[in-house]
Amino acid sequence: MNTEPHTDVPDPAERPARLAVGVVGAGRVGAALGAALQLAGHRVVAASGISTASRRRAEELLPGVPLLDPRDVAARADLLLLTVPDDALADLVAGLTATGSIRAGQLVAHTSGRHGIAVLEPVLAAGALPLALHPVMTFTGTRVDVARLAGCAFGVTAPELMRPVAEALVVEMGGEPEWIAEENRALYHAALAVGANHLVTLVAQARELLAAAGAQAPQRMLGPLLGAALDNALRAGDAALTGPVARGDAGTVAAHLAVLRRHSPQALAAYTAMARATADRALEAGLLKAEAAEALVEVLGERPHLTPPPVADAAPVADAAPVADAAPATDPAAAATDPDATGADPAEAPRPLLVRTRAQLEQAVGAHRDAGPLALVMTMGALHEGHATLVREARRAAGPDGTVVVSVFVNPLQFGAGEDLDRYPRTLDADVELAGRAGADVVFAPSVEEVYPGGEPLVRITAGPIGERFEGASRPGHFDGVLTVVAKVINLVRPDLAFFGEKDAQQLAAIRRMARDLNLAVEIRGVPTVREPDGLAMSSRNRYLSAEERVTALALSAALRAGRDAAAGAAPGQGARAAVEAAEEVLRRAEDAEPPLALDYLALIDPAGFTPAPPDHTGPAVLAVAARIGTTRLIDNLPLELPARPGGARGEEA
Ligand SMILES: Nc1ncnc2c1ncn2[C@@H]1O[C@H](COP(=O)(O)OP(=O)(O)OP(=O)(O)O)[C@@H](O)[C@H]1O
Ligand SMILES: CC(C)(CO)[C@@H](O)C(=O)[O-]
Ligand code: BAL
Repeated sequence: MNTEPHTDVPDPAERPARLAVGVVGAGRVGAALGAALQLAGHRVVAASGISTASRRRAEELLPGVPLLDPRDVAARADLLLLTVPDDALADLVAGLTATGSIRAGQLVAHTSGRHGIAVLEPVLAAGALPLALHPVMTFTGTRVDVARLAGCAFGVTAPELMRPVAEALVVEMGGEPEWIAEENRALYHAALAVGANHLVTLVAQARELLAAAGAQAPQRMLGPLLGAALDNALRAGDAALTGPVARGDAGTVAAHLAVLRRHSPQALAAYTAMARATADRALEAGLLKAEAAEALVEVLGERPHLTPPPVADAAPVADAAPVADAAPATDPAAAATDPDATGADPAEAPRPLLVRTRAQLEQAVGAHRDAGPLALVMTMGALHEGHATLVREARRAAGPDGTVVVSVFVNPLQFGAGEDLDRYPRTLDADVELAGRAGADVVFAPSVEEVYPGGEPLVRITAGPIGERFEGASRPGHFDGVLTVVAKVINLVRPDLAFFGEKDAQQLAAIRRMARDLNLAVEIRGVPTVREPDGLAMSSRNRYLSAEERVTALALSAALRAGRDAAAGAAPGQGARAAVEAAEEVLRRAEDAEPPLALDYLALIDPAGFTPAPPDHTGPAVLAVAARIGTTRLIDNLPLELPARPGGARGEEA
């Protein structure tokens, strides 16, 4: 490097108009520019600076220059350099002009990047001549800085008449003037921050991640690579881009996100933002095909996850939290956002990783298998607060080191002919958002072809007698389809824990039996039914209901509540019969309502084998109902404890 700058500068004595220079703020920039002006033949007559570091710098770069109060520096200077931090500049200018330290004809230059000359308005009013001279360089506070000014660009803003003077001063310091219009100053400065300051952070993150990966000499690895990348980028622009984003390698990007999520949430945010920007540019530059870009967008998500959750009209309630029949509306936003209540912090929740294939799933989950528990929540999408509760339970159980996978798959195998497979709501974007807020790390949303390559499976799991009663009688083959897909997804994710809702009580019973009978290495956990405050069990199918149908649908939960209350007040051993009769009474009325309810079944069930409970049944029971309102089929149930003596019902709410 050339450490002897300005050797072509003529002897100062031969040049006219040498200036007395004062430097206010002998920081790194002030000391370097003062020294450069001195080399150009000007005289630095005074400087100000009170910290030990600025005194040391002044001694090294401006030897013999007296350190004075800023007003005295101004008084001695023809050219006053203001080299203080951006935010201190306006106050300094106001102070100097208010004390009469600025005089007509004096040159007053600042070195801020962000500001043009508007900030020097009081100086202009005092008759002085404002200049903005910003060296596009990073300074160390040593002699090296002076050498670096040779060939360094300066962002220059000045009144048009002063432009030749400003540019001449820059040239004398060895720099190259670049004219920046007053209104573009902030943009100019933002551009430099993006390029230089963010680069420092990116390099620091790269070093830390390499060290975490076990590299012994991260700097040595990065030096040649980053040097070549910088060189290529400056010469070729976007065409210099290489790496997985440019190749559209979504699987690799997904794997990167997964490890960063674990190792460095800070680097994850930066990586995601930069990868999105990189994908956009690669697409625009024609380096990336549209389909590949789409796969990347799915993996990266379109935007960060910072919006608050949608607020339901009224607060949901869970069966496990008994409430009065007309549930008081608690604050739904608080219920949905309280981190203690949810086990996840929605405001900070990063968008979960969306994976579409088995290979992507394995890449996303594989690395974390040993880090902590792996918890699975299976859904058919169109997620609501009931699903969110399952995900929160999964997050709580998995803990901060564990991983929560939510599957979203509308499984054709469990729909009968004439059922609602085609119109089942599909809302993947919103599902990914909701799953993320509830604490999911990964959302697995495979296509039908991905789950059933080559068509429906020849070999399936059969639910046995459990699959033939109640729901199974109304929907033949339904539980075989459910168990087959549940087994498949459990085999793909290989979770330690899997969460299912008690709302689908027969499904939960069948899955528990499958896990037990087939020795699946997974713990099945049930989660109580989450309800609207008026008692309606939350269900994706509720969105099919018109306002009138929804009123009729309330009969399901009302009937269950009536059954529970009747059981609680019945004579010993009479609870089962009383529960069924009371529930039937409510349902009969709903059959006469407009629109009417069409009852499919009402049953009291012995949960041990999910068999019909006899009329004198005591102990645990499930009161279950299924009915059609219009074209919508809904199910609901309430767990009961039928005591041998009155007054001991479990008190769950419907
Ligand atoms: N209100 C709820 N409370 C608790 N868990 C629920 C609730 N609704 C659904 N779940 C559970 O969420 C999981 C996924 O269910 P699914 O995606 O079928 O939702 P759903 O709302 O039950 O839809 P559908 O209307 O099709 O029955 C299941 O384990 C289910 O029992
Ligand atoms: C368990 C399940 C996701 C299997 O498709 C489904 O039956 C459901 O959503 O309850
Ligand atoms: N919620 C159970 C899945 C189904 O109804 O198909």
